[in-house]
Amino acid sequence: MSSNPLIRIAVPNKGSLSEAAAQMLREAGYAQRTDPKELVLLDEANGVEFFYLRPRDIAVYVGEGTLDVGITGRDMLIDSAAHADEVMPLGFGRSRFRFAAPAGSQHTIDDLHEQRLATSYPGLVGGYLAERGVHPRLITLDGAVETAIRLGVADAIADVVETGTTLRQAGLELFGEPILHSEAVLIKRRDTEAPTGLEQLQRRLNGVLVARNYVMMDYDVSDEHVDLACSITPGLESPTVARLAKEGWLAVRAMVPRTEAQQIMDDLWAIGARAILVTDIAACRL
Ligand SMILES: Nc1ncnc2c1ncn2[C@@H]1O[C@H](COP(=O)(O)OP(=O)(O)OP(=O)(O)O)[C@@H](O)[C@H]1O
Ligand SMILES: O=P(O)(O)OC[C@H]1O[C@H](OP(=O)(O)OP(=O)(O)O)[C@H](O)[C@@H]1O
Ligand SMILES: [Mg+2]
Repeated sequence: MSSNPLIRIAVPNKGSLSEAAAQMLREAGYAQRTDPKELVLLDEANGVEFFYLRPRDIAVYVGEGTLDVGITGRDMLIDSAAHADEVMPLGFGRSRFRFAAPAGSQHTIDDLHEQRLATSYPGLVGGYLAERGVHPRLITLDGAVETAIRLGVADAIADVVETGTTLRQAGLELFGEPILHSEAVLIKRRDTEAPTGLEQLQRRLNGVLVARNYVMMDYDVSDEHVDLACSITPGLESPTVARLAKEGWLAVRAMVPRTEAQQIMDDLWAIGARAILVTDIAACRL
């Protein structure tokens, strides 16, 4: 038996977040189940036990203190009203939570008063509208909410929107402001001390996020232009600058956002930097 208690982590067993959550945990060095029917997996080497649960139930287990932390959607966390808080966003499962109604119906949020509004997230949607003094008749459905209007069960809906394809196919259009921008989040119980091992888990997950979002850039630049070059690549803390054997030239190394790497290379080239190389970061602790 290890002397430290295991940290017990809830992971989505199905749905949109399931594979991406397992992938992120694998990249963070944890063992993950190989059989999608496995319910529990002990990773003794890392002091962790994973419980594979419905994403909607995860905030409940964590809020009750049965499990230490969990991965779920921000929308599901809020909808559950569980006694749990977001620890860190995880950068996947991004969606918007939106109202929609038949195309051309020119709905507004105020129209929802006493109308039938179908959703799988009555806590989230009811709370949002109540704060604005709007009280619809909420019709709670398990899924495929977009079909509720066509089938005559609802006048409008509120649901997860990613690409908008499902809405378009159902002949619906968005109205009102987004209720929420959601993504997968790590959660823990509210008002309790951080469980043993949470800090290490967070450092590992953060390492994965940084490795995904940043690349390492190396280049050579003349003494004369190094200050300008460093202002283009300030790095997270500060770039590393080393002397080259060639007189008057320096080598610079800095992390840059992956999505900006091509533009930054063009900008560096334009001020005379050469031998500009980009490499992936496999893992990191910052
Ligand atoms: N198309 C999507 N794109 C991004 N995130 C999504 C999408 N659909 C759902 N999600 C997010 O995934 C989380 C879990 O929802 P999901 O739909 O996977 O659960 P579910 O409805 O219980 O499962 P299933 O749809 O497989 O029955 C929510 O936080 C939701 O915002
Ligand atoms: O904007 P889109 O890219 O079309 O994605 C949004 C759709 O994805 C989810 O459905 P899911 O497959 O989870 O089915 P469900 O509604 O039955 O949960 C969500 O509930 C929307 O219906
Ligand atoms: Mg779903």
